[in-house]
Amino acid sequence: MLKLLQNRRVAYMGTPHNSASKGDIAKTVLMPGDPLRAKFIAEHFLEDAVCFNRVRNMFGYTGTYKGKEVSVMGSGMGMPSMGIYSYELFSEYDVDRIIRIGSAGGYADDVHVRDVIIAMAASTDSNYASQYRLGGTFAPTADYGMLSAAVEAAQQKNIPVKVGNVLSTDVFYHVDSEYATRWKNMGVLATEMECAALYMNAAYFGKKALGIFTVSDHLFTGEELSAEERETTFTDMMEIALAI
Ligand SMILES: O=P(O)(O)O[C@H]1O[C@H](CO)[C@@H](O)[C@H]1O
Ligand SMILES: O=c1cc[nH]c(=O)[nH]1
Repeated sequence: MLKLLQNRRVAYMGTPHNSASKGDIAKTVLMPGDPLRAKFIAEHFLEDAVCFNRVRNMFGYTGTYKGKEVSVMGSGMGMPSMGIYSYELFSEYDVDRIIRIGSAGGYADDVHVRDVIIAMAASTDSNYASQYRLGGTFAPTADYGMLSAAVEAAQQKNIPVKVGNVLSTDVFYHVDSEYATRWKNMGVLATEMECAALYMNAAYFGKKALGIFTVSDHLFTGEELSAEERETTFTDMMEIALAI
């Protein structure tokens, strides 16, 4: 049974977007874009899950998985939303690792719906990196230790995965019909909308992050999963994320 944290005597009052108190959130947080997927994971994969946030319905829960404390919280859609929530988790809640678990649209010819992709890097058309005033192009990358642990966990579970570059885009409905083709031609496996901001926040704070994706549709072949399947059928990806 999920319980809302209430009447806790704490000094720390949370952020404008997260009502959790320090200590309510585990060192490792799984972040799907959809807060209802966070609820689904808490209800189906975690033990003794407690809800720590309902602000804006961006549900967050802390429970245990095989005896280890883990949290799961929605990030919302797009880099500004992921930017806010992951920034606060790293800076205000002492979170060390965030694993984004999301859906992605396939680009590559050998990618199909339900495939699992691990993002070694997240290319982006977002302006998010400009805040760092680097004077160059920052390459948002996964934490190597988490990446290799995810690949190992997938091998042990006999789950095939593809590891490579994804595109984190600001635009879901591109009006430029050649947009996806240009990224595909650069070897990008799939597209999603948050991973680059997560990798940049992790880099900025010296923390760790990884993006794992289930392909929900394919931009070139037209294959796709229903909205309900997108919410509930990502077991392989979750098992890899929970294993690391
Ligand atoms: O399934 P999630 O994690 O929300 O991820 C993908 O789905 C949303 C678009 O439909 C974007 O958030 C994109 O990144
Ligand atoms: O961001 C996303 C997610 C799934 N499918 C897409 O085409 N884009």
